Amino acid sequence: MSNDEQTIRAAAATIAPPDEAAIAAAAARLNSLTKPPGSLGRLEELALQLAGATGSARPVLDRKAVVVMAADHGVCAEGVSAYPPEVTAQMVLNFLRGGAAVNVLAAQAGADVHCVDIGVNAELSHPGLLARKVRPGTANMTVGPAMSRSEAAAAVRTGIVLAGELAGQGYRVLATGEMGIGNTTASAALMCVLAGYTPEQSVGLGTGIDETRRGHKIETVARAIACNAPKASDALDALAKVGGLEIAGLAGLMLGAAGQRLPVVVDGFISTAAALVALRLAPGLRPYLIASHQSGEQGHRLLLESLGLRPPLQLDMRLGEGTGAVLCLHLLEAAVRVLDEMATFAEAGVSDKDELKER
Ligand SMILES: O=C(O)c1ccc[n+]([C@@H]2O[C@H](COP(=O)([O-])O)[C@@H](O)[C@H]2O)c1
Ligand SMILES: Cc1cc2nc[nH]c2cc1C
Repeated sequence: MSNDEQTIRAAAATIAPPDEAAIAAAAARLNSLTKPPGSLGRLEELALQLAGATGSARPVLDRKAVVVMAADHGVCAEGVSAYPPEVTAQMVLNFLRGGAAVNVLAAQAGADVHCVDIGVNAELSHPGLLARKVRPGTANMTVGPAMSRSEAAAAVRTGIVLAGELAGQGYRVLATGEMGIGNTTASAALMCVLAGYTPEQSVGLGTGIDETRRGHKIETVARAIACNAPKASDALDALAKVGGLEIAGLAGLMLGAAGQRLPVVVDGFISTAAALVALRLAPGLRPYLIASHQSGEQGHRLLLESLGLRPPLQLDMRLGEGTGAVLCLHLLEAAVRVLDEMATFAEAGVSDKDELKER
């Protein structure tokens, strides 16, 4: 086994189970606050999950970041996207200049944007760019593997290392984002191989192709799988053969974050495909993953369902970049503020329901 694969194994083994004592203390506090038990619904569930992940009954999410991993896809040669592949590099520069949707929404949510070149097919240079290119784009997966197993492992490791760096910088929660023309094709292929769905169920309109082109995209995914015979039981094999560099990097980021007790907010279809890979590499990751929104990409609903993830938001968004994940950060902030700032029945002099029974 390569060094990178050993690093992945070690990262998976480092992930601690959720802190049950912190969850119990947070639950007791939630039940002492001036509201009927459970009446804040999913916000209470998020508060408990954050307590378990962070190991604190009063989690603090003062520093937030969204990591946008960017990479290109050789499968674009098959005509599977509405946009040309050059848009990947062009959007990276847009992220770095602060002009993209994720920049606006992250600023509103108080999150920093970190943009990573993990496999863009252009030489990019910008002081803000995290230059971590594993290779310039994947190969066309309809004629051979998208990348080698060692490149896939290196990309996962890149995400693990980055999570460690961000934890060291004091971030308390990470959101996932990605940019990669063609990456809904790779994500759909991974969904077929690892979650057992058909190309018809997994393929959507991506950036906005029409139904005719979707038919071609379905057939492209089927051909990629037939050509490479990726192993359903080996997530790294599937990732190498029909995945993508940004998907691999995000899978690693999730493993690395969980190893540092950082909760990870998962964005849309592509980020959830990365979560699928990451969960196969490390099932213990689950308590650290928070799904943010159900994207408009057609396969996302089934993929979320198969992973048992229930996102709180459904806004018909299908942009990617981490836009849904950073919107969800507002809900996480709301959940921790409820835990921290609400008055208890005793403090506020409000009668609890048991007092009625005693009368
Ligand atoms: O996040 C999603 O659910 C989502 C759904 C559709 C498209 N995208 C974004 O659009 C790009 C991929 O679309 P496509 O059509 O080129 O495969 C990529 O940059 C993604 O960030 C993202
Ligand atoms: C313009 C544009 C912005 C994006 N952001 C994420 N994916 C994208 C795809 C396109 C085409």
